[in-house]
Amino acid sequence: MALAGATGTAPAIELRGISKAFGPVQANRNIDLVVPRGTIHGIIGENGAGKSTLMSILYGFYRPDAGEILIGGQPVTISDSQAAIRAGIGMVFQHFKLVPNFTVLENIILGAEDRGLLRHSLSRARGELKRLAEEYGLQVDPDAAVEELSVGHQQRVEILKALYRQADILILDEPTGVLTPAEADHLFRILRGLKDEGKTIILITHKLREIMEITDNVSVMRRGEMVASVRTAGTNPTELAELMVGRKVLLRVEKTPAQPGAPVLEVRGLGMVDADGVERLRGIDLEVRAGEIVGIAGVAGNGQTQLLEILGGFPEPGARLQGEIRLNGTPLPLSGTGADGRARRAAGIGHVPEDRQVEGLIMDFSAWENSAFGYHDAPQFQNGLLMDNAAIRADTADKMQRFDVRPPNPDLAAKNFSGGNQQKIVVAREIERNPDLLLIGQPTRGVDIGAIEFIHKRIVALRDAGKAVLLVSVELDEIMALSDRIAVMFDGRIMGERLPASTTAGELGCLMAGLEPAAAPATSGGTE
Ligand SMILES: Nc1ncnc2c1ncn2[C@@H]1O[C@H](COP(=O)(O)OP(=O)(O)OP(=O)(O)O)[C@@H](O)[C@H]1O
Repeated sequence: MALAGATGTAPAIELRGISKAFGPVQANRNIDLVVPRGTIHGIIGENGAGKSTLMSILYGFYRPDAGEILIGGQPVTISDSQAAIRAGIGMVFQHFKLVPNFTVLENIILGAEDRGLLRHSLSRARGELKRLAEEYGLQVDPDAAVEELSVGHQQRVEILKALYRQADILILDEPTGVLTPAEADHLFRILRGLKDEGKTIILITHKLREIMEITDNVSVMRRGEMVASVRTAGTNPTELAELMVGRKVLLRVEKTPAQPGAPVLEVRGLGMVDADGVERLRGIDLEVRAGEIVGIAGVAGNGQTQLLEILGGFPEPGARLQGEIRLNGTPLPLSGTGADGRARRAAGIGHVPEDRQVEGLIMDFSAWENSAFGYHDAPQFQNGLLMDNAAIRADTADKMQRFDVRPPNPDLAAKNFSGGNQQKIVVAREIERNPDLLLIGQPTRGVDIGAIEFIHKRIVALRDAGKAVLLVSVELDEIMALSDRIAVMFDGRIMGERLPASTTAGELGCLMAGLEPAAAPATSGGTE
């Protein structure tokens, strides 16, 4: 089947026979890819399939072991990112590469000025930035410090930075993972606008909904190979999921009704003021019972992060706390030190933090070392007074097998696993301890469909074993699918609680925006 896009013109990008190995891992194997000009091209694949490696080759981060790159029909050698920029390629990374305390304008011209890419004086650069921002709906304040911007606005700065360098091809690596639904909608409008201007866009995502909504063509990678490239209009999510994983995948969570028992977690009047004097949590009352999954819905930044951190025993330094937390009826201290975190793990709280790279893993340490964090003093890991490294390694290898972490090598440093596989290492560590209460933040961020299915099943199995689960996710679909009860947070408060069967995404969306449903427009299908 021919791909969607202009015929008769050279493709914007053509890759021929690209291969790349990291030691024994063949990350890309003989990859061919054609991206027609003026199209949005999705790239999907399981964690570790080789998507980021392929894009890093295109952006000059890695040199391929073999293969050819053609841009606009011309063979090019992309030896570094400057060469990529000269070839008209811009990249927006999962983890932004901006200088936080520089302004937007400074970030945009940074690095362009000394390579002949600064096309204007500073004042004209400002004018150019304004023009680009207006043309593509990328409004940001040029004089704002980047660290003060929301994540969505920081992403706009990254896109503007690429456009300022006259990128014709824009690669976005999981751009919506960090965005609210409204920000994601806005991003898609921007991408459509860029396409209408003739730009070519490559979008790496795990979300098939996004693929179906915005792409013209989609290519599927599996275990380092390109297994299919199809027109989006000629496929569907089920077929794509099967192509990715090589087997049938359930695109929904199967679970029986909850049988809640005694309260495991009781939170009363929890308040928190951060070191800058900003009130982050206001009088939170919350209960999670044995055999129940309570989901916290909310737009990122409304206190969910602080709530999880406090419950896990790791509040921000300098935070002032008040209120009461009980685990199985026993009050927990609110002092907030690392020691509290360890004590809470010992008392039966498992914690998958929202940001795995900052809080969940030490990136330079091996998988087996990471796998023991917080639990190294468990009896099965002790050999007399020493840690039994061989036992930890063997335990890690076993978990890696069962959670399908790829590659299943306990000695590999955490930083050398793909994002989704890093997440599986953290989730395996916490779930496998069989905690009474599992705190789990953004469990499937950056995780592929097969692994989402697996992680969701494990969360439900923990619940069915009579454990309590507190789930925080910005993915409303995930909250709706997994939760037995949903609490919505806005501005540090719980706006209300709902049962998934008797609410709608519309009603939850209103609560997430701080609107009382009574004041909100009626939602179709609402039964209350
Ligand atoms: N610098 C590196 N050193 C060693 N191995 C690496 C390195 N970078 C990537 N790999 C390995 O190459 C394979 C492909 O990784 P890549 O990051 O390209 O996958 P991905 O498809 O982008 O995954 P994800 O969806 O999880 O981001 C993985 O097995 C990964 O562990």
